[in-house]
Amino acid sequence: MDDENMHRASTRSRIPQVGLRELNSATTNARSGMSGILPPGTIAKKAISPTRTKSTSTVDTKRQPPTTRSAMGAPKTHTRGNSYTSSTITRSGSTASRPNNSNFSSTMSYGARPASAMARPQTSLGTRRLHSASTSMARPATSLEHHTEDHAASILGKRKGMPKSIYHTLHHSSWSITIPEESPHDHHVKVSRGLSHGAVNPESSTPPGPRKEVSPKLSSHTPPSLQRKKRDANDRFFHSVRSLPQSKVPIPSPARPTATDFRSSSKKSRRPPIPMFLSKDSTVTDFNYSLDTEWDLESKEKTMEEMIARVFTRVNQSGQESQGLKEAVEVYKVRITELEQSRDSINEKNMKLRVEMDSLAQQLHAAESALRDAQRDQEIALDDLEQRHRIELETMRQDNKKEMDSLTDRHEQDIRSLKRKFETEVAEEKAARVRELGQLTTQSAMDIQRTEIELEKKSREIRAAQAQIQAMRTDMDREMKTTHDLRHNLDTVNTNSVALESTIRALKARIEFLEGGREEQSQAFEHCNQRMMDALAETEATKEKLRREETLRRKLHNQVQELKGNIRVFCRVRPPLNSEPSSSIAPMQYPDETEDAKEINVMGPEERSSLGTVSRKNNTFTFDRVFGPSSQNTEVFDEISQLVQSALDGYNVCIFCYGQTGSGKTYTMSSQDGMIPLAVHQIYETAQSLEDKGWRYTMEGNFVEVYNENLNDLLGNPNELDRKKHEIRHDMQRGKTYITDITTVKLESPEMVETILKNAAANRSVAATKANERSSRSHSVFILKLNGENHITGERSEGTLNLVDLAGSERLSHSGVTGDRLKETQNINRSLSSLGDVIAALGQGKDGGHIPYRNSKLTYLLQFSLGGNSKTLMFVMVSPLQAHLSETLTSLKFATKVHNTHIGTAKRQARVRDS
Ligand SMILES: Nc1ncnc2c1ncn2[C@@H]1O[C@H](COP(=O)(O)OP(=O)(O)OP(=O)(O)O)[C@@H](O)[C@H]1O
Repeated sequence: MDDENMHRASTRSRIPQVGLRELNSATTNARSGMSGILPPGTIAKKAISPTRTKSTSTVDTKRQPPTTRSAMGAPKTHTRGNSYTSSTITRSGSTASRPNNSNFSSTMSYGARPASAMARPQTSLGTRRLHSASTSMARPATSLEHHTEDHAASILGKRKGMPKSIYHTLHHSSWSITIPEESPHDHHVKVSRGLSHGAVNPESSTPPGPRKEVSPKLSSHTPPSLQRKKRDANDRFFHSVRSLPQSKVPIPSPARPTATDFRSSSKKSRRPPIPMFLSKDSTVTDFNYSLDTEWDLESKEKTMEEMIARVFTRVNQSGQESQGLKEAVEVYKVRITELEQSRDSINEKNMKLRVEMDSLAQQLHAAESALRDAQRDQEIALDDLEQRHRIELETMRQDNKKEMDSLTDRHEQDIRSLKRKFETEVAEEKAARVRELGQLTTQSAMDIQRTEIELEKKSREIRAAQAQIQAMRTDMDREMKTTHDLRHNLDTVNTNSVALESTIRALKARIEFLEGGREEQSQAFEHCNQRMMDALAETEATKEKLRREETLRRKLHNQVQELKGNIRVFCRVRPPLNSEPSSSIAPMQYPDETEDAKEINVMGPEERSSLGTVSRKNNTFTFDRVFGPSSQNTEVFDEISQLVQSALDGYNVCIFCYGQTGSGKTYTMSSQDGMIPLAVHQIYETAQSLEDKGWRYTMEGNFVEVYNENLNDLLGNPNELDRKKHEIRHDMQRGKTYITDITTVKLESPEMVETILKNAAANRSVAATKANERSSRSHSVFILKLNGENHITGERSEGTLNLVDLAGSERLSHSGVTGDRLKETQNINRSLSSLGDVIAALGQGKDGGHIPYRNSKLTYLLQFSLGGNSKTLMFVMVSPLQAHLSETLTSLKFATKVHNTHIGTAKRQARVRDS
């Protein structure tokens, strides 16, 4: 093999795996063992280039002429077929140059690695490939194991004519030169160096058959002329060899390179040590070269024989050396066996590990796929769940929406029903509250009235207490003054005592003087006594005369009243109010205004005659007294005070006010200076003045109301108004009237009458409403019963003063009035008509004639105060307004009728004390 091919093989078959350098080196050593496995100490001599090793496979030279290229193609074929071999060969030198890289190499020394150790390096090719490679490849190590000497001998033995010694030498020196003779074209010269016994294993070599001996690279890149040239040279060489006699051609034993040379060569160059071996010993190259030259056969035979002789010599030497080598080989074999066992165990472990790894990988793969399946299943399940969840959500949403709609409807219905219920309840509550408010208002008004009454009472008590205090102060002042006066008098007395003592002394002297004229003094004393007795008799006669005169006065007073008429009519016109303009005032005249007026002229409404002339009728009315608008209550009372005195004298007196609503009836009767208070005051004053004349009076008052022909107690409980029934009872013998369950108030002071009037007014206002002014729709009667007793004369008197405020006398139309209002109207009209009827009946003056008192409650109540022994005064009240003119004329006409009525003589209700 030339350097070029060696280098080419080296470059093409470089072992790439650096990490497997250890085994590679071992492998390389094994390869190099072809030349490098030497006995210790002889390595340098045995070194031989493994590149010389040729495949033992034969090539048909006829079809493919033997050329240098084809000869070199065999290893190339191996190299191409199994790059492993080629690479190990190429690497051998470089590996050998680095023996220290491996302990094993160092231990075994260079080239000591047996061919069997050329196990497939631990590369990435994997165990299987290693195994296949080890089984399929022609490995020297394998051949080393399987080739025996017999086998080698059989090979060598095929060389006919070879002397046994030579054969033996060759056999033991591991060198062999095989010249095939089966085919003239098969010019392979096998010069091989087996490790032990020929080291050529044709079975392990490339399998027989046609082979492409030429390197494709060489064929493709080498110029055809050069290829042809080399083929010619090879042909010539093999031709000359064939022409040699059939004998072993001794090949001079090359001088073996020493290990040092090998190393140095490796260090200098990566080229294999072959050239060194060849150049040093001039063996193959020279031999080839010499073959190429034209030989002189005889001389050359000699030379050859010499060479063979040298070879034999060297073979003998080599035989000896080979013996040592065999021993070494045995050692190596053992070692290799151990290593192989170790390798096998490692391989087994590797195998196991790989199997475990594979199983783990499979498990991992299975787990991963299971995981992926599980993930996929989970995703599918999740999708399904999500889908179901979405559907359920949608269903729930729709259900909820339906439920919410139904709930909303129900809720709205509930709200509507609740609202209706609430409104009903609110309306009921409101009505109840309104009723309650009305009751509370009424109650509060009553409470206020009671409180006012209480306040009034308290204030009266306070005033009384203050008056008492004032009286006590006055008394105290008087006492103090008296004390002061007494002290002054004491001083005076003391002063006078001195004077008196002197006076006494003077009197004693005078007594002594008078004792001398006693008779004159006795006469003077009797004269004085007589005069005093005369004066006392005269005084008693005067008092008797006064009593007789009082009785006479009463008789005369009664006679005067009788002369005035038992029923009298006064007319009073109220003044216009501030709210009433003068234009609304009806023209009225008072002809006798300067003196006691008794006439009133009232211009009637305009009347249109048949001729169309408008005229107004002048109506003149004459009464017992006419009071104009400017008249005061006191003036009016002066005129009636004599009637009040009549009541004190034991007559029944009835004073009533008649007139339309707003004409001034209440003002005249019940105002602060009205007839009732003034009458009470007068009664008190008169009663007190009569005390000197022996009269003691008790006064009891009732205040009643006639409303709708029912009696109401205006001094009673206001809640019982219109509820409590009161009956009118008449004591016909005594001419007394009683009312059942009526409140009677003892008038112990003139101030009490104010309280009575206020209570009565309050009770009437409680019963009043806006649509029904109570004072206008009912008659009020203040009844004052006066009982007097004269403890001197034993006389008794029982008079009654009735002060009546009639309901409005205006003509009330029945049309358009219904219910309570109609009933009121009917009752008012009936009672007033009854009054007129009673007065008219009284005016007829028939004894025992029927007087229709019972036609109304009012006349029945006033039965003993109208006619008979009673004195009646009617005030006809007149409104000054033009609008009331018609009613005014009606009232005046009614009053005129009453005024024209003559009622019989009144009888005094007096009795002589039974004693
Ligand atoms: N002589 C008068 N001087 C001043 N004011 C008067 C006089 N007479 C009546 N009035 C006033 O005229 C108004 C109506 O009087 P009053 O209420 O007394 O009439 P009446 O006839 O009692 O009415 P009713 O029938 O409604 O009770 C009251 O405001 C009252 O003060």
